Amino acid sequence: MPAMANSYQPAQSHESKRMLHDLIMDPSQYEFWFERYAGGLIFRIGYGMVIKTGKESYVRRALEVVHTVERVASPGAYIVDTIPALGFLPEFMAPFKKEGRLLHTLELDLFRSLLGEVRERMAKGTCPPCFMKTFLEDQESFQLSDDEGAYVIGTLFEAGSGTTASAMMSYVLAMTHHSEWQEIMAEELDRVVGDRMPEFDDIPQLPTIRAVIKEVLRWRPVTAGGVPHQLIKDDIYEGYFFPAGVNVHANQWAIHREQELYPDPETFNPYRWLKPEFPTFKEPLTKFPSLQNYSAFGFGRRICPGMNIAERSLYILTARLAWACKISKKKDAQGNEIPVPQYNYTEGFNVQPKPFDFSLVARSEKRARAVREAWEFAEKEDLLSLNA
Ligand code: HEM
Repeated sequence: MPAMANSYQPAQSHESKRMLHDLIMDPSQYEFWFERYAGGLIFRIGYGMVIKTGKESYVRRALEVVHTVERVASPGAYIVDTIPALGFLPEFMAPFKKEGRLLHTLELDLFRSLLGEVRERMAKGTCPPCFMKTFLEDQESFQLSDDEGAYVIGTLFEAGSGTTASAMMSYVLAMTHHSEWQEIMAEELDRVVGDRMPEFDDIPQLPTIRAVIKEVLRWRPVTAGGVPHQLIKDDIYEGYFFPAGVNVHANQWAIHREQELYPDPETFNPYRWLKPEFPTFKEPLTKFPSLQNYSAFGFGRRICPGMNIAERSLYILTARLAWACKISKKKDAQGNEIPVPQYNYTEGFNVQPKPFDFSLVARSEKRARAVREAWEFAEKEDLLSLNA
């Protein structure tokens, strides 16, 4: 895993302890806790800001922007996606243009105020290291205006919060259907880390954890329809001619179901990353399976630049969840399991499972206490909160 991303690990560890603590206290708010984790992380590393409740006005505005982007960027969301010539209509005849302009203003206002916030704290000498501070300290050499810099960092929130949260929601969904994998992970965790909470240093010794989350991303890819890329020159692929300007969607859903590479592709089976009889197996298991350059993060020059951060988040969240909790189907008043749909996802650019019932409890009272104590300690230690 590239070294630069190691510097974000303390923030990821901190936010994951907060997330775990609150998830055990109230599993029904799982979507909110996962989004707050992912959003809180970006606020920390992007702006040096601490998110406590997740209901702070900046966070609510940022999440609103994220959900809007996910909706409007969804291929086919507007008729102009299908008939591009409509893009030449003047705004009074094209309501999508007016909506786009208003949404852009909302987004830019938020990004500008976040930049302004960091600038103010820098002037007072109270801003901890963060991407925005790095940008502002050296703005001339980056050759970017305020708005450009505000966008570069603001879009990290858009790209990194819903995606990470969605992957973790799919993890919970997978565990309601395949709880046997929690026992396999628990065995590995108990053997490797025992009663202390897993840390980043343990990850190389936890191939099952990595395999499970990698399989979650294969089974339920976050950007299921892929992010479109436009050809900048004519191309021929397998005898088909594609002229410059054509939009190509790398359909992750289909790619992740390629029979030859992923035998029995509908089955959730992390063994495909762990056992030599599967075509996707790779050694050594201290390194593989890994999320580096995985198709779930896109392709080529535009591959997800947040992949290293996402990879670490998914590993530490999965390891700590599997170490601390047991997820299962919920039971109704008669003791019958409440069914959980295998596939009932939102539509859009990033997809996530629609709300579903499940039960989540600590694996033991000892583990619950360890989570509580870890969070209480982390909260006290958090020097950043002095600036909150
Ligand atoms: C599970 C988590 C994540 C998934 C599945 C994911 C997936 C993707 C995908 C598929 C793309 C499009 C790549 C392409 O065009 O081929 C992308 C782009 C991007 N991602 Fe991620 N991502 C995740 C987390 C993150 C995080 C945490 C960050 C930031 C900290 C981030 C920042 C970005 C940015 C800025 C782009 C746009 C890059 C460009 O167009 O040049 N992502 N991501």
